Amino acid sequence: MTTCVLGFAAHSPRARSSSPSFAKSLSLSLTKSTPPASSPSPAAVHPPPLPPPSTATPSSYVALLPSFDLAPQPSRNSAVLNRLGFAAAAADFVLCHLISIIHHSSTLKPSVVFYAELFFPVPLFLRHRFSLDSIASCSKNGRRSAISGKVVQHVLVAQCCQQDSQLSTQYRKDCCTLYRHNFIPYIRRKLAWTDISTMQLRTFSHFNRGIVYCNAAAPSATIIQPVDKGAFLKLQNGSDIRGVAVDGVEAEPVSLTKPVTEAIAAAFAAWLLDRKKPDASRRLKVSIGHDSRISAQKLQDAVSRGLAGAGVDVIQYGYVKLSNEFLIKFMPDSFFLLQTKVMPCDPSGFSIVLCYWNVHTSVYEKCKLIQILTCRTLSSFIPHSPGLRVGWRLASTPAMFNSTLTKSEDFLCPVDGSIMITASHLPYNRNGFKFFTDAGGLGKVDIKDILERAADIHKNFTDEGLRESERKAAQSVRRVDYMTVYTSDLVAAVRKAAGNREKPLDGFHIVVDAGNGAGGFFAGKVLEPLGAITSGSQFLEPDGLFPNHIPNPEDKEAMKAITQAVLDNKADLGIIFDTDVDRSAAVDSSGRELNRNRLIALMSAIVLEEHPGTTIVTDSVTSDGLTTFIEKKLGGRHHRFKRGYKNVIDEAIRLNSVGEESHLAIETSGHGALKENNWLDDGAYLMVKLLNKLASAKASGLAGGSKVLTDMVDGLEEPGVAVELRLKIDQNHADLKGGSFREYGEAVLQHLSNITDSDPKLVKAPVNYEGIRVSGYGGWFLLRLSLHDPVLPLNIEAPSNEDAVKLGLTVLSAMREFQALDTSALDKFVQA
Ligand SMILES: O=P(O)(O)OC[C@H]1O[C@H](O)[C@H](O)[C@@H](O)[C@@H]1O
Repeated sequence: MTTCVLGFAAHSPRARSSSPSFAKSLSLSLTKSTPPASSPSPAAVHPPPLPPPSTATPSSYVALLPSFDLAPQPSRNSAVLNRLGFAAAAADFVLCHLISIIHHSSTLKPSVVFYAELFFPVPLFLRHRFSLDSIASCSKNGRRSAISGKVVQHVLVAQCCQQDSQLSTQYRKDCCTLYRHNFIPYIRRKLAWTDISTMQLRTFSHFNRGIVYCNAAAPSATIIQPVDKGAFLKLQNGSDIRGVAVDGVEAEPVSLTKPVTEAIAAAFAAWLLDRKKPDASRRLKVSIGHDSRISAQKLQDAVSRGLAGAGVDVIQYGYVKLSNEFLIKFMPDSFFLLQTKVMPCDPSGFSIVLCYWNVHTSVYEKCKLIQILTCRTLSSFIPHSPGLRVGWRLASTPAMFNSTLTKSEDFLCPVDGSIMITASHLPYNRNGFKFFTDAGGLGKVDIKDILERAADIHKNFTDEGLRESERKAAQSVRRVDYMTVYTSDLVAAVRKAAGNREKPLDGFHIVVDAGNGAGGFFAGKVLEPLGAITSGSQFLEPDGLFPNHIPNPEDKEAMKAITQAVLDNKADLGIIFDTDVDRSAAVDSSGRELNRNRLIALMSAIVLEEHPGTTIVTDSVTSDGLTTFIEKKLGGRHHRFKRGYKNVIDEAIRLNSVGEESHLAIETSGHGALKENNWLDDGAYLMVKLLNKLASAKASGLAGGSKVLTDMVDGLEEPGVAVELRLKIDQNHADLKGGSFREYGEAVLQHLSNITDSDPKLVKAPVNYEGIRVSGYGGWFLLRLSLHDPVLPLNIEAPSNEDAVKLGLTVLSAMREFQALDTSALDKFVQA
């Protein structure tokens, strides 16, 4: 019988001397040895001396394993819990690696015994001995106090993969599809659990390089906690679903757990089956894509199970692809087996494990793991080797909608429904879903229906049912590189607009900032094929911790970053996307930001050239100057509607249906949709329209650069001051008197309305669809209820600060008696 002894211990002098602080380094050694005669009792056994790490690793194991400093979560008050949690988390870490080796071995049998010893420079010693079989039964009996649920999970994975490899020499990728998240993602030297385990990461921003904080959370991954309907309904965010998917942020417990996600996906399948009513001969197909969030893979797996369990075919667009050069470089001896042995894991973009074995020698001895941290780490790992590419197949929100319209059997399109896993620009711990059919994005009513169904489905989940869904997903999930279709459509659109020239952007230097979201494709897959130079583009690599700036074209820091990139590179144009590429903005060659009202003005100018007199539908916070620009300069009609991309798109569609022609629905947030593009809410397509303009200007001999775009917004009046202040309503405040924050917010708005009515210097907007919009002092303000949050956003625009303060004081005077409203931001503004 083969036995592996895993040992790890503090080996840095600092760690030894500061044992009470618990700081220590972790290293892994693998040795083959004979198991002890009997299972030792943790309390009674003293740790035997470990061989030094260098001699402990036999040459037969080629493993590039990282070394991390680990420390327990300092804020936990229970020291014992802390230590146990720490040890169990470390056990996870070690066993995860061991098992990833073992499950690619065809020589080990399920009866193999793993023997793990965990030593710490404190009076704590854990020693575990387990076999694949015993762990499985241990799990069934619920006796898991000493080993974490995650370890059990890993072992079951190993068992499953071994059984599979015994059945066939061909490695069946699907078998592991469901378990890819079991590999720990490394984020530079940060170790992140994307799952609920014994390990919990604390706020990432508190990370010191190489330090992981962990504690002892209950292993809840396999337990279905009851979730009431109210909790499901709280996940609704307008026409999206949003929740917390990663643990570790104070007061933000995980709401998008795996079972909740699975239930939501099953509910979408049920909703779709009701709508489409396929006959017995046809199964519905649903595509799933995701952006760079660290929880993407966990949710994609759960969504796949939910859909497959409900009898729907699942097509995943998110995965990792390695170039052939890469494979050849790292697996020279066994290239024959490479294509089937490569196992991309964690396509959220942080780690890849490549495994191979040499067919000419003993399989186990040639097993090799390569941990690749990020694209950036990869490039420093193998410098100057452009062929050694790791491609993350991420999806964008518009591409997901597009997959319901594309007609291509090769790409299994059109699909009947589509799900994008994203939480746009929100912090790293959030995630969510957007749903599409060929009729567009689902609306609020549908989302509510889906969440209600999900609550019922979740209530009736059984272990047996969940296992069945897992089995079905393993059998039915297929993968397609759909972004290829989507990006070639964008390229074709620009070529067509430029008279079918192959490289209409030849000579243009355009930099892209994807904010480490999913938009990195735009540089290499859209701009470069069109002939543009994209050097100086930044943050194209997926990184769900968004370490550089928030991927949001409305964010000041983000706009500063792309502006700087344009200026540093003397580029003609800068383009910036949000995480899931449904929003965008640009920067001209002089560093002038083309976002918010300016982007709307620019898009209106382009669309009105093509469709004179058409109506431009915008959100409610657009400026008065924009109306003048659209109506007086461009000869169009400005229909200022409500905030919310879905609201503006639906309104434009409605206008067309009642005979008023509209070709553009656009928000200051950077969301925008054109009639010619099936009303697809698509940040990338907005940028395509700008590219068309550049290309055609060049073709007609006009001077290069982005001047043609800058000139188009010439004449747009801009206010001296433009601010948005977001005033929170404390939902638990007694002043709400049991009512909802919405009712409270409405009362504030009503009071403000009364006050402005009695002020002769102020004029209420005669046509207004949301909140209270008032003109005065040469400017205007709009106070409204947020679409989603207990917040009253206040927008003020005025020629000077003094005028803006006068408007602010008016609003403040109406708020005095509303004690649940936090007016501090406004107080500060009027005092400044
Ligand atoms: O109402 P607010 O809180 O300002 O949020 C409004 C925004 O919500 C979401 O982010 C939508 O995707 C946007 O289309 C909308 O503009």
